[in-house]
Amino acid sequence: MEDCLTSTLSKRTSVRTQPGQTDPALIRNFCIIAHIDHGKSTLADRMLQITGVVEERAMRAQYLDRMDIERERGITIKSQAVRLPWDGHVLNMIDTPGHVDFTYEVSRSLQACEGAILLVDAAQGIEAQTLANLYLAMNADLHIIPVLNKIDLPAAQPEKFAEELAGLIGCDPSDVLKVSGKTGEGVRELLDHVVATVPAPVGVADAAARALIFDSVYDTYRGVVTYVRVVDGHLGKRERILMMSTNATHETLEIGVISPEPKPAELGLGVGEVGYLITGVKDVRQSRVGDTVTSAGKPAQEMLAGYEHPKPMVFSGLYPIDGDEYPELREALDKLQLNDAALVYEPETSAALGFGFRVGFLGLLHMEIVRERLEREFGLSLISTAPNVVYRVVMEDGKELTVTNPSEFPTGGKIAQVFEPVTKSTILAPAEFIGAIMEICQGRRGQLLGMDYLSEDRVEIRYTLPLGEIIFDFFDQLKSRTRGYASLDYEPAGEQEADLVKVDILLQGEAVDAFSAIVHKDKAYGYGVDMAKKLRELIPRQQFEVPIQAAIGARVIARENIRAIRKDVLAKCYGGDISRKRKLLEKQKEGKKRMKMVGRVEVPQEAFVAALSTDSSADKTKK
Ligand SMILES: Nc1nc2c(ncn2[C@@H]2O[C@H](COP(=O)(O)OP(=O)(O)OP(=O)(O)O)[C@@H](O)[C@H]2O)c(=O)[nH]1
Repeated sequence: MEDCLTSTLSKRTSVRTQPGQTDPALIRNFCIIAHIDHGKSTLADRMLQITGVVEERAMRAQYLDRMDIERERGITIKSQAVRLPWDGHVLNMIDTPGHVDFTYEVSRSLQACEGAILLVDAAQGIEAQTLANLYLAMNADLHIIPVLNKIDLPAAQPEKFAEELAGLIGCDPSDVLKVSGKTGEGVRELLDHVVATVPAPVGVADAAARALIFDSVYDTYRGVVTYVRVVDGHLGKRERILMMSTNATHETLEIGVISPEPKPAELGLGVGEVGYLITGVKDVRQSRVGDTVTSAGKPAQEMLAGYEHPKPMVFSGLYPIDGDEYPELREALDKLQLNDAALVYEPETSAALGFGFRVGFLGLLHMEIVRERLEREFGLSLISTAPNVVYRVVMEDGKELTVTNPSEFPTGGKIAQVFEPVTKSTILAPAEFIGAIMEICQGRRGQLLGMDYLSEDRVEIRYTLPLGEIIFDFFDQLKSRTRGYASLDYEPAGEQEADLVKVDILLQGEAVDAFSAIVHKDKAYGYGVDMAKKLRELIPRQQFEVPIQAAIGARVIARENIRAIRKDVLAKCYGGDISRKRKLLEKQKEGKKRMKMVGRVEVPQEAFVAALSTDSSADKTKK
């Protein structure tokens, strides 16, 4: 099969059009959208190879996933745009991430395209993000090409799923293309199909320049690299450009296309073209995604429709295990933010954990990834507090509070209402699991919105679910109760009033802020009991008795006791060897440094880490 691939580097690909003078009629801008793991990156690899932009010996798997963490986890986090020559045409392919946390990346990419390849695993069929991404593409008015991937797998059922896919899109099953990103089968036909069916971009060549920023990334050496799609006019090198939303002007130091590495384009970029520009700015926020770039000399009058800035949905406190590393943590977050405009943070202090930051994320996977990057790329050891969502609290006197941290939750009886964010969640699974899925959703205060059969044995179940219920172990539960067959997608759907309370955990009567949580009234008791039990195991016995209590306001709902112990390190030292005694006492002091004092109670650092660790690793939340 490899031979077949090499031979496809055909004569047809030798026609290369220069950026800046490409006839828009010869341009096709498309993206690949799919559920996670359905094979987008692998298909993109084959396209790079077949069109000849990556030489055989330079080829590696997931070529466009450039971050180490993307390659290791086998997932795409950042979108990538690459220019492919094919049959006298210029194809701009945009690879997109599949995970629900990164939906905003997908919707951005869609606006730079006229067509979308909707890729579905021929052994799995339609999944939750297939639907979510299809709806996004339909909303963006894209031409949709339904494609079944992985037809080389023995378990593939192309006929069955072609019918399912055709039913969803409203086309004939014979219109569904069948490919294997692994072997390359059908990929040339797919590229031909893109040329034949995706509309060419339309724009006014002699109008004032307007280009949409669909991504911007920070590069240590070159500063911010901004990815744009030119809609009207032309952008050139050494041109003064204007960012229309901020009115900032910059000079383009370099402008070019990615194919597959950045290549400067002497003639600049014209109508319909997708490429990058570098202006020397150092902060991605100065090159805002969704903004319109125009020429400062001849500015456009109207901005292009942009996109909403992604809002953080999940918050968590991040603290360095070693308090001295606080400045390093601040610096690391500053650097990460240069590349991740969705990351927000502000300093916070915890009586138990010291100085740290409250950090906002798009979802749990985003949180895992940020934390992992901080630990790996910046060598930090961190404790993160349990994730929580954003609550709106209305007080009896009409005042409103936005609570992103349980410690800000007002205590006392003056609260009139508490609102929590809710999601519209879609679960796809084999029909035999309907009962189990409904049980889990009902147990988490879900409200059934509807249910549809996609085929005889696959259902789509829609629920309104509180976001706060999803961010814990919902996904793990769903996967284990459906033997891994269910897939989940959710989107924000406003807020609802809920009976929420703050549960505090007290050691010797003193609240430990790091363990406080906002939970539904019905679950408060369970949380309190679990946490008190966990801490009893984790905190070593002290020289006095330590009561552990869980409380809502002044009402104690659970209690455990750590019995007293007097550890006399000198007990085994008979005789009067003073230097030996001193040595033992020194050693004891050393050990105490790794303890945090909560009131009079010494809590080892590991107890915080263990008590706060949720078992939801990103790999589990991924599928
Ligand atoms: N047998 C077979 N396996 C494939 C094919 N395409 C992809 N795979 C495998 O499926 C897995 C997922 O492929 P990726 O290309 O990483 O999937 P993706 O959709 O890009 O995933 P995200 O970027 O995380 O959304 C990998 O293990 C691939 O090797 C195919 O055509 N045939």
